[in-house]
Amino acid sequence: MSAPRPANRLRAGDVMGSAVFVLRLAWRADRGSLLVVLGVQLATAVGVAGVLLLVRGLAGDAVTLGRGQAGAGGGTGRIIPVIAAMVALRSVGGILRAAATARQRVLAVRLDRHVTDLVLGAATRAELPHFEDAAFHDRLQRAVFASRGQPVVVITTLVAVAQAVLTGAAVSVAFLAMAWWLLPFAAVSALPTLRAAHAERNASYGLSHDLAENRRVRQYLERLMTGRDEAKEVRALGLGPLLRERWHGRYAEEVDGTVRTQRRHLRRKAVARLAGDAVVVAVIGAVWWLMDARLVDLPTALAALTGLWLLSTRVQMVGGLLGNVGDSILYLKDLRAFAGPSVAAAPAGGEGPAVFASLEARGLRFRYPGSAAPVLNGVDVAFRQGEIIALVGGNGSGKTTLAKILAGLYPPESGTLLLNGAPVDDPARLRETSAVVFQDFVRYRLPVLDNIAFGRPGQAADPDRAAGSARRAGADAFVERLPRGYGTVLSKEFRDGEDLSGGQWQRLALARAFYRDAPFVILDEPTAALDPQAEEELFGRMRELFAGRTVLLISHRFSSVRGADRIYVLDGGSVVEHGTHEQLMGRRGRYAAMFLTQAAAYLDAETAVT
Ligand SMILES: Nc1ncnc2c1ncn2[C@@H]1O[C@H](COP(=O)(O)OP(=O)(O)OP(=O)(O)O)[C@@H](O)[C@H]1O
Repeated sequence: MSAPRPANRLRAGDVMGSAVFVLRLAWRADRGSLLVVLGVQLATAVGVAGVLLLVRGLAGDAVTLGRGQAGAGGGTGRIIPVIAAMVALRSVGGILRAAATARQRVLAVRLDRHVTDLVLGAATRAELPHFEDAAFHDRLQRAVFASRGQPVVVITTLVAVAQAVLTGAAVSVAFLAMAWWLLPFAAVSALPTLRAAHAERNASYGLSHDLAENRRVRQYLERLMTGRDEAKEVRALGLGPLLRERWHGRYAEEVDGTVRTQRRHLRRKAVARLAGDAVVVAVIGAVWWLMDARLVDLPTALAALTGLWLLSTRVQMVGGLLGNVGDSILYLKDLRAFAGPSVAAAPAGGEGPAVFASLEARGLRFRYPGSAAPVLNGVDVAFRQGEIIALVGGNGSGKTTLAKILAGLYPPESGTLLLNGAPVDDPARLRETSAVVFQDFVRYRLPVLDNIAFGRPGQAADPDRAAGSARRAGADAFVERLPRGYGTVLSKEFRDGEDLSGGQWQRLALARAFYRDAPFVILDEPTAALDPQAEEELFGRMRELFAGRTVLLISHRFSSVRGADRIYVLDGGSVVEHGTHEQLMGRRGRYAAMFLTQAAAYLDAETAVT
């Protein structure tokens, strides 16, 4: 039984597959330019073969002239039109190549846009569980890198290879007419170069594959050192030098690997070059001998050697080009995998409030991809329209995880989710039904209006509706004080940008949830950054603010959850108690213990003040 091929080696089909893939991309991006560019390569190849035949004719005439056999209509009489034809071919070839270069640049820009769009499309469609997988991040990073110029590198290489191959083929055809017996020698002289190119491609591929995670770590370290959000803590801790040192360590691995591989490439290329050239020298010797033996005439020998020269330079060129595309092929492989069917589509959702009468989870079990232990072990919860339900529990008990499953972001490992009494077969239905304010919500460095209207991405932003949502979230006052109101960009990194306080950002996240206007609202620590007054106001008005909607409130502040219709207490991934505040206090269990601990801390503080 043969050993499986290591993951960091290219398969024979990868090169062809990537070539076909890039050609398909280029065809979709700009077929007109592609046809012009390839057409010019074909014309150039035919032109080179034509020149070769003309060289042979010219050499024949020169020999005839040299022997003083020129008649009135031969000799110089034929040389001039032949030279004129060669000059004309050269001029036309030059103009065509200039046209091809211009179209190739346009093709490069269009191809870039097309491929980047492909990657962004696949990345935004990827389901959340993909983001838990280190291999996915490697592929994503390489696909992002691939989208930045790699297809252009490959298409440029392909065009150059096409030109070299077509020229080689055209010269070979011309050869057939003149000195067919040289073709096998030309082919043999190509072998060492092509073998060296194959080895180089594999080595570059292997290196890029092995360094993928290293590069991601390095990029993360770069973000820590250059990011605005990280800047304050990195400075407060004086972390800069340590981070740079680690970055240097990571880079050293890449530099060492590159030096090692390039040394090996150089050795292989030198040997291949010497071997190929030795064959060419042997052929020249053989042709000389054949000429000496009068088996071949001088014009044919000259044209044949010119052709052999042309062929061998083309072969060297193809070898060099193919050797250099190892990395690009790796990236394109990932691009293909990334844009392929392995990334399931995640509909945007949020197109409008769906009907919501109830949501129930029965026997829910869940473990994060790649984790050994389950986070949720048979959770049963139920929500009915208009209820405010609280979820409490210690750190790591599984509250946020449960919220993410109820919001349709992760499929449960087992158990049943029932929406309006019917099993949920597509998590997208849950996403359409819910609005979530995460603990670590996103601060979009975009205008205020976008920060709110992103709640409903399927529709044009509605300023009145955004203002209404801001009012309900208590964000209207500070937004109106901003220099450009709802048009203010929320980042100092952009011109005329402003920044907000943590609590103000949190109110915008709440405004986004109001704007979404979904029937099931999940609030994960929605007041962590709010001042006590704002918190009190939000909880005091919760029923009014979310009238008719179902709210799942996750909070560590027991004063805010006591008014909920039902409270679930999560411990170690299981619901250990549930009921109203009064029922749970009466039970004197886990909830009562946590409530009393927190209340005692407040009472102690009160006593200390009085
Ligand atoms: N993306 C993840 N991959 C693997 N494990 C995770 C992931 N996110 C959370 N966990 C683990 O799942 C468990 C539950 O996490 P979860 O965030 O649901 O807890 P929580 O109850 O919301 O905690 P907290 O009160 O601290 O916010 C924790 O042990 C955590 O380590």
